[in-house]
Amino acid sequence: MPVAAQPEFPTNVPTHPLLVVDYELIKKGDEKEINVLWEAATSLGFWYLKDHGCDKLVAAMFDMGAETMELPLEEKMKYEQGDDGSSFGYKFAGANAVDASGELDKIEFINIAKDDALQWPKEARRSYPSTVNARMESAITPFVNESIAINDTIMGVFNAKLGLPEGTLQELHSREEFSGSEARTIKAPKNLPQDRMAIGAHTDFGSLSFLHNRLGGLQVLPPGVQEWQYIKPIPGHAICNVGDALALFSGGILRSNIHRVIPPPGSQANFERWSQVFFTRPGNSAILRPLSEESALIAEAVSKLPEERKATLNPGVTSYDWFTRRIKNQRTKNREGPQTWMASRGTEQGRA
Ligand SMILES: O=C(O)CCC(=O)C(=O)O
Ligand SMILES: [Fe+2]
Repeated sequence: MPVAAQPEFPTNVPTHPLLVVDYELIKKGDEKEINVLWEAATSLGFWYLKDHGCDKLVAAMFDMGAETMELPLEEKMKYEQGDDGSSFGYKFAGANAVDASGELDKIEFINIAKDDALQWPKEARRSYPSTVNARMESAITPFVNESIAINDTIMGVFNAKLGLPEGTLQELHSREEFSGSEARTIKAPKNLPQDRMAIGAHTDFGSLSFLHNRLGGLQVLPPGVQEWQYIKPIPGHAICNVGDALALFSGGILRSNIHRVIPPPGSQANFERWSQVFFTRPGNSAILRPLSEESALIAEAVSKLPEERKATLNPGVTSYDWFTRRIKNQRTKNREGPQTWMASRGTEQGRA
């Protein structure tokens, strides 16, 4: 994507600092760095990841995204997600609600299934626009492979810290089993009204999100805080966060924090906002429940939870059913009232 010079992130907006984790050190098993990652994942559930080595691939993904979004709407709509709760494919701006009142979202995105990227040129889950197919081999499959490797390494750290038998989390997120794991390229138009949400407040549906953005707009509501705070994009630093599935598996030890996207702050608002994400989600058949039988640490954490929280963290449904429910009930087409929005919620606990 030809990146025009973009204004700096302003200094006069409420910003939440994140811990910085060096991926090279994590890969080497550096204990100090592992402890920084653990601290971040169990407190806010968000951290910066540097030295991840994916910058070129991310740039190629943005090129793919720009080419895709330039296609006529009619062409993109041939590959739309649909209203049945499947995530893969194109989503038009306004397909989802951003809150209980049914206000429409402002972004379009293209989601590419991990299963399609890994099995290309075979069509594993669905078909995509020509601009996606053209970049599958050069950009998408390599980006998906690198993202899987990074999230798998992080998952290994969590597995050990949670006292789980070796490979437990990795097995729940295997490369081979079909899952909701996907690459997503997001475009938010420039000059959106400042009081509008681009993406409503949510917790991520899956286990780990590996996010790359350039402009501000992403905000978190940290525990115990009432004011939304920006996460400042830092060049070369990915923003990583824990999603609901890992919060559930870990009995709440790992935190899935709510976040949202609003128009970029200050003069950044005059620019299109692009983000690139890889979402690692459990295999479709994985049952979402705390792994108490596999880890004394998780069992102990669960035993200390209030009953209501215990129930939230143990939906006992498959990963497939969890995603389908959340995606389906976000869609404005399926909306019957505020209850539809409530039915799309995860572990937000009434904060959104
Ligand atoms: O665009 C961003 O910065 C965040 C996107 C996000 O939260 C999501 O797609 O789940
Ligand atoms: Fe998110």
